[in-house]
Amino acid sequence: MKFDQLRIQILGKEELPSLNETISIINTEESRREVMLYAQPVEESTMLGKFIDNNLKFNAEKTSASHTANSEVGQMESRPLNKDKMWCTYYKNLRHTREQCWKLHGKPQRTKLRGGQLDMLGFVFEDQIEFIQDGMMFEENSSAEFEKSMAESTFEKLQDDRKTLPVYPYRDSLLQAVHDHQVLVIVGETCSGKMTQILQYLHEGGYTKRGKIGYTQPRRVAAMSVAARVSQEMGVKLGHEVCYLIRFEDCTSDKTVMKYMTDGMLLREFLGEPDLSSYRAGVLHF
Ligand SMILES: Nc1ncnc2c1ncn2[C@@H]1O[C@H](COP(=O)(O)OP(=O)(O)OP(=O)(O)O)[C@@H](O)[C@H]1O
Repeated sequence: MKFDQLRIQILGKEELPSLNETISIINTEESRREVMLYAQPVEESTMLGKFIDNNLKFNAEKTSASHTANSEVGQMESRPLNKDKMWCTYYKNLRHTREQCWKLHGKPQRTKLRGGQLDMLGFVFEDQIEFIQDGMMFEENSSAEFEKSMAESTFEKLQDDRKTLPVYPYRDSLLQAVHDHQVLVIVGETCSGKMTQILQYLHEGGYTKRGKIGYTQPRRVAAMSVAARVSQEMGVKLGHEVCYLIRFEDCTSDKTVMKYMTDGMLLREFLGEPDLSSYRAGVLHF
């Protein structure tokens, strides 16, 4: 009963009650309200909150990790330490159980559940919520996602850079010429992209499907560094598809299809394989 209604009830009496009687009427109404308040049904969502409060003893760090995860979950509220926990902003509504809550607002994305029982309040729940692990998982995922996006943007940038090299406009005519002729002489200014691009064009043109392609280079350091650069541009690990072969150092593997080597190492390749039958094409850099 609202206070106004109570006032009307008191004032509506034929004989106005005394002050003591009025106070006693008000007290009776107040205590009736209190009884009704405590008699309200306890919802599962509220109980779940109590369970979280009493059972999971968060320390400050873990709680903040949990809050980070929870803040991702739209309407789901963050959970202060010393208050009754709320499952969602509507938890006070009658029959707004956890299941209905999930149906209405969706399941919290970063909440992982596993089988378990709640003894504390005498209620049995199917699931137990691992807030702490969620927080940690969220951090791990976000750093992995960040690294992945960084790698992707670097790869895209390298691809754009490749297209700015002077050799790029000649890519198709170069592949056509390689197809049509046994031997080609290619002349290009320094840094035009001969060393880094030509093997990649051959690879993209399908020359590595049934064999290897090689590139010789007089200087050891240049062979190593260009192999590293090309593996970066292709987004592969050095030593897998792309490798270098210099004296005392061979990073080739079974996967290798593009070899950067010194002239001396090419001569050694002849010793093991006089017809170089495993090679489909080769470039000699002078
Ligand atoms: N190891 C590397 N790291 C970073 N960038 C590189 C590397 N090697 C080559 N580049 C860059 O790639 C581009 C093409 O170089 P590339 O060596 O393919 O040219 P080139 O025509 O073979 O030059 P040169 O005739 O002097 O050997 C250049 O802009 C160069 O700066």
